[in-house]
Amino acid sequence: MDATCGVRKKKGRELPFKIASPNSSATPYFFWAINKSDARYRPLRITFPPYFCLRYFSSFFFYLQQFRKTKPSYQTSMGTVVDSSNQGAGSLPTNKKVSVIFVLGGPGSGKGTQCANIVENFGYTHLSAGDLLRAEIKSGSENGTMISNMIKEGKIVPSEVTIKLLQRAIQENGNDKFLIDGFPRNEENRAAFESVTGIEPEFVLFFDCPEEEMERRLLGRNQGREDDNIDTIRKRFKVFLESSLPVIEYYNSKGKVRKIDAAKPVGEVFEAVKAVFAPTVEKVAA
Ligand SMILES: Nc1ncnc2c1ncn2[C@@H]1O[C@H](COP(=O)(O)OP(=O)(O)OP(=O)(O)O)[C@@H](O)[C@H]1O
Ligand SMILES: Nc1ccn([C@H]2C[C@H](O)[C@@H](COP(=O)(O)O)O2)c(=O)n1
Repeated sequence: MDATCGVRKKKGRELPFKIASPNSSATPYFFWAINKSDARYRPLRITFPPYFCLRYFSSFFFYLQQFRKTKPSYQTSMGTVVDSSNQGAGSLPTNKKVSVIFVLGGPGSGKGTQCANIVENFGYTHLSAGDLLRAEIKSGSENGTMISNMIKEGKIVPSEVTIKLLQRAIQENGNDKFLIDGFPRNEENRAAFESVTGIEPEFVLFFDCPEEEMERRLLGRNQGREDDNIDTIRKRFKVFLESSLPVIEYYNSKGKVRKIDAAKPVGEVFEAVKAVFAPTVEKVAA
């Protein structure tokens, strides 16, 4: 049997509430546990009047609307960078138009090596997500330990952290052409970056390389990276297959992937890369 228990005061209004007895089935609206110390009433249920339903639903839709307002209103290949520290209702983009190429491929496929060649020959700025995260650890930031642990485990750092670093690097750089290396690493990275910045890549440069070759290269890299040990390397391969390849497949279905055979020697790989970039240079010159 339900009993009316009293009157709840909210913003000067008096609202009656009921607590249902433990075996009552007459509780049509919300459930709210109060007085948890009393075992007879676990779970205790308050019958909320429809007023509360309306109130909470309208608040929910209000917040939904505010969230939608923070998204850029267009998505083109030349994106606008939104200032992430300025997110929220009424925030304004910095209006920097940039051209972005995502550089993807397994660990050790040669992304960084080829990005250095592209920078030298085609005037892009190279932003490596991994390098930005490692610099963040070194800077002694509050996220440093979390990032360091995730990298040692071969895991992917939450998008929010990586995107902030990428945005800052883009905004602080005078160039408007960027190679973003090692990002997006999973579907969450991809969707969050697109939603926060409004940037879609011109295309995705994908370095395709067999695992045995990548493993050999990583074990011989000798740059003192904590994740270049066989245990972490295997974990990184697994994450690449399970989380990163689907992102490449997504862009492939949009006709945006330029696949390079990365198993060849450095010079030969770069010849293939040049063939991809040559038409973009001709387009600019024309
Ligand atoms: N085509 C190649 N043939 C042989 N060795 C290569 C080739 N490309 C790169 N390497 C070497 O392999 C190692 C890994 O290359 P690189 O750092 O460019 O890979 P990456 O894809 O950026 O790796 P990660 O994702 O782990 O940062 C380096 O020691 C590099 O000198
Ligand atoms: N989008 C990214 C890129 C990198 N990381 C972390 C996890 C990687 O194993 C590590 C090293 O990256 P690399 O230098 O190999 O590109 O950095 C990430 O979490 N998210």
